[in-house]
Amino acid sequence: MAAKEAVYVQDACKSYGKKEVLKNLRMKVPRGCIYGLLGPSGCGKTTLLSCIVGRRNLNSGDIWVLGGKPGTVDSGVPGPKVGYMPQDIALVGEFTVKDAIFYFGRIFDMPEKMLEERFNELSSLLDLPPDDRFIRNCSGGQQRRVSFAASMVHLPELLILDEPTVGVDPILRERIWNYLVEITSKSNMAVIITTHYIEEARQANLIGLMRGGRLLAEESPATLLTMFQTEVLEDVFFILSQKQSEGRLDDTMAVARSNLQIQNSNTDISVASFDTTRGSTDILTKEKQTKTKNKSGYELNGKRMKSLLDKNWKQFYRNVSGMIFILMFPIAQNVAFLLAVGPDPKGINLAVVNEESFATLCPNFNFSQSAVPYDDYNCHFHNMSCRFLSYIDTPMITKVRYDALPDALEAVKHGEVVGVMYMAENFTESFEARVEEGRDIEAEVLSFSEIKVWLDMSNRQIGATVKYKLLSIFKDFQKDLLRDCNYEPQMADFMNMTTFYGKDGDTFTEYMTPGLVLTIMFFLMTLMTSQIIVTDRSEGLWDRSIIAGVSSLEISLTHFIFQIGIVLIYTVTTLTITFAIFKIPNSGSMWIITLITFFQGLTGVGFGFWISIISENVTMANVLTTGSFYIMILLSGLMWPLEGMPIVLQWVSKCLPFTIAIDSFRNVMKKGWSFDYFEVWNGFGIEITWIVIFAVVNTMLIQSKR
Ligand SMILES: Nc1ncnc2c1ncn2[C@@H]1O[C@H](COP(=O)(O)OP(=O)(O)OP(=O)(O)O)[C@@H](O)[C@H]1O
Repeated sequence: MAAKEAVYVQDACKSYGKKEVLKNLRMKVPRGCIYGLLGPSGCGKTTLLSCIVGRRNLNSGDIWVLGGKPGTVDSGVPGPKVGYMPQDIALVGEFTVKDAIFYFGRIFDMPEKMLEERFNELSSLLDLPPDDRFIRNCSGGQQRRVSFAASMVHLPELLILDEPTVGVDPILRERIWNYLVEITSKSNMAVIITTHYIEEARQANLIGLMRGGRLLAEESPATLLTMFQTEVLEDVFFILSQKQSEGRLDDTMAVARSNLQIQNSNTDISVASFDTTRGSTDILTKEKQTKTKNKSGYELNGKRMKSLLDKNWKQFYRNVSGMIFILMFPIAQNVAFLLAVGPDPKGINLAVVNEESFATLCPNFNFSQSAVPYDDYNCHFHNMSCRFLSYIDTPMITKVRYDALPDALEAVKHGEVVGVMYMAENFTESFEARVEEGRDIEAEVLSFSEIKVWLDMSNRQIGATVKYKLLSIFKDFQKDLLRDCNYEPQMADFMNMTTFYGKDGDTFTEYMTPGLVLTIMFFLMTLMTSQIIVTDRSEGLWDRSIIAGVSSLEISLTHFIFQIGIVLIYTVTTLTITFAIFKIPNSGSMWIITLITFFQGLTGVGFGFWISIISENVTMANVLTTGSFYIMILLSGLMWPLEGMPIVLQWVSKCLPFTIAIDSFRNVMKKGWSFDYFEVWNGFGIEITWIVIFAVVNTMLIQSKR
């Protein structure tokens, strides 16, 4: 048995937090009727409509739409049985006029030929802008008309229009109304229309006057005018509003009804009213429908997905500046990292106070005469301070001459130099005594034989780098000296350290590469995904598409497919810059590295999706992305080894999407490991685990967010 009413609302209550928006509202919209829903701003019209189309749930009460409850499998709502024009434009700026209407037509599964015909019909009826004009270039009124056309391109059984005539000129407004009157009389289409222009609702068959979440009256316009003995609808609304505020609504309605009876008996002609018996409430149908299954939101339809993918693609390539940014981001970030992070610092000022040589920095020093063996054991030294200083001819350190130690120390205090190197007046002599006298040497002589260094370690990185450099210079100095004095240079190697993986001279850049590549990948994809989806949602297209019958899974999946394309582009760009252009050495399989990077991008997409679901707007999404970025970087072991963290934090860190993946990447890159090693697999394991977690959680969240 088919339900005869298009919409039936019974005792609907809806609150946002503590704010009651709908209060026991009742409403009946017969089929083939234009129903004007009138009321002041904020009275709950849009809330009621969004409950009717199934985008919001009531707290209590019932709604039946086309014989079923919104969201049930048989109701057809959301779906092609309903056409919904929201208050916001809810179209993609990168769509042309034709794209926008065809997008919905295809989602409604209209045959192409019929779609073309309907498009031409609506285009001339609504005086739409040229087919190929972008929505973003249309005026507000033009956008509204395109939105209107998109909502009714498929001639739905129920058309819901939220303020369609705002910004539309009076002639066009009349054309729209005439069209609605014509189409509802020819077909069984029901139209619910909200408007602020109360008088234009005279052409409606029924009017619902709404205030403070209730319907004050629901009658035909003629009946209302007779009941309240006035000629303008605005007066009716004004009287009812006033009486509602005074708590005398029921009395007023009783008087109004008696006016109607008197009028009818006087004229013996019934005032024109819409035949609401065309749609009596069929309780059986309602009960039958309540037993039907809810729509799952998990359906997949190839044609709808194609439309969604087409939309995503157009949004991408037609937004030229956005596209350039998207493509430039990984390039800029990688190049910035590879140029800025890791290379040895250069030109660090080190004060030298050399009291032994008049020419402190010894420009004309003769190296060959500085250590001359004269018997089997002994060596004669000459100008050793200059000999040592000649080893400091390195791009990292710039020697700055100071004549007096106090001046040099003062320079450290003022940050002019990073440290001071001091050699005493009798340095060489004391040095020789140190070698020859052994345990008999006096402490004072020993002190004169020292190269004294004071370092500013407040900048730990610079201080430690200079210290490491001076120690390695000293080792070279020692070995060469032993060789020149006919000793075995190996005597300097008390501890002989050989590297197993990597080389002693590997740059910091190489160490940072796995971490930087993966974190850049993760966060760029997070940012990109959350931006695109939050924008889509805040522009209203997401909701509108769902009301048109698209499932949330289809939207999520098509976004995901599209983001896979971006991840691929980013992976290729990032790895090409790192390994092909900047030639960072790689000892392992490029394929494995590519896969780790690609999967990391996908985890970023999942995280971005999650952020977009829990964020109300773009600002919140940005705050969440940037806020989480720093915490995750700190915990990832990128800045400091995990081994330095408290044990609990180490576990937290290991659970993050990229900590273990970074290790796997490094194992491949530096150690040349393949899939034979668990330590390569575990990176993939954590990435895939996160992808699955995000997929499940996000799908559930999208479903529950109504
Ligand atoms: N998501 C929400 N959270 C909290 N309050 C909301 C939310 N949506 C709407 N409201 C509030 O509910 C009330 C009814 O809003 P609604 O949009 O339904 O009114 P309306 O009659 O359609 O107004 P208008 O004619 O201006 O569009 C308003 O006070 C509004 O501020």
